[in-house]
Amino acid sequence: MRSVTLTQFLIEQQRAGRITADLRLLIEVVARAVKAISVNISKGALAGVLGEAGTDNVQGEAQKKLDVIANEILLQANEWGGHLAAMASEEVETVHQIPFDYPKGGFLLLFDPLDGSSNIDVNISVGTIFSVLRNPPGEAEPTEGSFLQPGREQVAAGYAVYGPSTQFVLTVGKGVHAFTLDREMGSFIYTQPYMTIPADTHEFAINTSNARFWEAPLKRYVDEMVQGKAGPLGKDYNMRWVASMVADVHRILTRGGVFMYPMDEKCRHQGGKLRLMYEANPMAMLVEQAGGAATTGRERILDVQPVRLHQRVPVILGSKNEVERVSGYHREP
Ligand SMILES: O=P(O)(O)OC[C@H]1O[C@](O)(COP(=O)(O)O)[C@@H](O)[C@@H]1O
Ligand SMILES: [Mg+2]
Ligand SMILES: [Mg+2]
Repeated sequence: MRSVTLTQFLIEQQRAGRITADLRLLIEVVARAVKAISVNISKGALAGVLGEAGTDNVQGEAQKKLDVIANEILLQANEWGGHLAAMASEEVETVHQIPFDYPKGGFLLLFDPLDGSSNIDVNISVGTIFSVLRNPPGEAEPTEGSFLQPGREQVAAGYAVYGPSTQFVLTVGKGVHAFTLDREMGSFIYTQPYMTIPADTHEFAINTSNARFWEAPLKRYVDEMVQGKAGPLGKDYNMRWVASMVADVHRILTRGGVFMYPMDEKCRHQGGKLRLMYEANPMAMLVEQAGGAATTGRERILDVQPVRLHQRVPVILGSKNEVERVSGYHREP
């Protein structure tokens, strides 16, 4: 079988008029950065990259060494290409401007450089998530306001999952496509066209240690799933929780399921747990492109109007019929 590389795939997308040359370059540069991050992660203790960095990020969370390394790799790789107007990162407080002596382009790149940080030191899958927006016309030096666009405005989104193999999963608004890193060749090979999420599932992902903090609709839904065949849903469910959003969403894109980090009393003061711009929006675009659904419980994630770069939201996403059921429970008085 002829193997198609990510580069070939992108050239074909460009020929079909689905992406511009600039967007192709952007995605190639992100993929190149992902390879460098993958190399660092796979060396682990041999490269001295595990453990704490000894610093806190803008969210007040302790940074791991790999949070800092992955962030630096992505920033540096994307500064010089001429495709970006600016960047925003989960690990950086404000907008990262392109240095004045580099050419600038029309896109804004946002990323969670390393997702699932708590899993790094125990050798469990982690990831990188990214989202691409257009820089609003007339904004030569983008501000935080330039980034505050609802997720439905994304022109591309994707992630890399650093697991037993490294995979790069991408949407440019025409389905979801997965590529696997061939380490000998150093290229991403197209391994899964048009990933699709079945509408029904019997697998759910949630951190049940927060159960006592959940809102009533969530308690009801999880309770009904746990009752299995004997309960109102009439089937047995299985539970999986990796605690790396990338890995949990990758499983859902691969075989279906529902992933939830809902609103709860512990995270209410900050609006939720997961980040809208770096986690919820790109994953929601991928999930919808694969035929699934993504909601806060009360609103489609891609319709949320952001008010802050580091805004957090509740997230419920995956198999359509399950997500609709939970949304329905939220609508009931
Ligand atoms: O530890 P918890 O509460 O189960 O939270 C796990 C969630 O937190 C995250 O790790 C947050 O991401 P970061 O590692 O980028 O901060 C998600 O990937 C994951 O779904
Ligand atoms: Mg994350
Ligand atoms: Mg992170």
